[in-house]
Amino acid sequence: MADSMTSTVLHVSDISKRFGGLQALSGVNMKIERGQVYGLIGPNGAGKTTFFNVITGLYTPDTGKFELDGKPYEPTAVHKVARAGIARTFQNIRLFAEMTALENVMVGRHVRTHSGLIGAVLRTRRFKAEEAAIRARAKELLDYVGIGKYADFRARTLSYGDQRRLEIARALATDPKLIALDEPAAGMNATEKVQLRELIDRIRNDQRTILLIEHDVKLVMGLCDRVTVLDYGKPIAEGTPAEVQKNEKVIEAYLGTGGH
Ligand SMILES: Nc1ncnc2c1ncn2[C@@H]1O[C@H](COP(=O)(O)OP(=O)(O)OP(=O)(O)O)[C@@H](O)[C@H]1O
Repeated sequence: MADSMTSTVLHVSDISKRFGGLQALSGVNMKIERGQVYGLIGPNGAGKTTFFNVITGLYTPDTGKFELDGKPYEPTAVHKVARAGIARTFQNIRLFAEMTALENVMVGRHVRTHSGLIGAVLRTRRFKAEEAAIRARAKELLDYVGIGKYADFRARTLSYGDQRRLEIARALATDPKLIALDEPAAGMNATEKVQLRELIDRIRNDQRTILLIEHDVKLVMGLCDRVTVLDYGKPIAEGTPAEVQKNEKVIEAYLGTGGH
């Protein structure tokens, strides 16, 4: 019992969010265990991004209970969520285009530093030591996601697939309990998708926990341990990919909207 409790990374219940007359999320529950790749899928407009925005503090939910690593947390602001241990990437890549790949990852790492602004201004010894450690760790993460050789390239000069990897490295830099990836395969070619799959597999093998929104059903089904399917803001199925795939409601939801 104790074991199963401590291994739950994210546990949310009864999340609802309304925009005017539109119920974007309604009664969404989710329980993600450590080391899982958890998929969130559903037709266009189902509420997937809204769910990400709620758990990462971009939108305030109307109802909902949140626990991260067994502790209650209030996703009230983006920086608080990052400190609490949730890192995310975005559907539309959000990097500092003119900064180098290395600098982009270093920015992510700063969430975890201690010297603060005063230390940075005075360039204290502690600050310098911390800065060197951050740089080394950032380089390690670039190698880990497979783009170490581009460390000193400006982010905007990297290929689309490599920019997505860079976003993942930056997310990893915060040492998150949960990494939320919003359509990481969007715009990738077949080779890049295979590499992305290998990378996500490697991250899972390192005991990290991933929540994934993805339209590529093949990728989701091949990669995820469990899946929740949303339709019009409501969870219509939850289970292993095999279970979800043969669920009548899921088949209907996808056929009804033309599917993805
Ligand atoms: N800030 C907002 N204001 C008003 N309506 C919104 C807002 N954000 C999302 N919505 C609406 O909420 C619904 C769910 O949108 P959401 O982007 O979460 O869906 P999604 O499942 O991520 O879709 P997609 O697969 O197309 O990205 C949509 O009808 C959308 O128009």
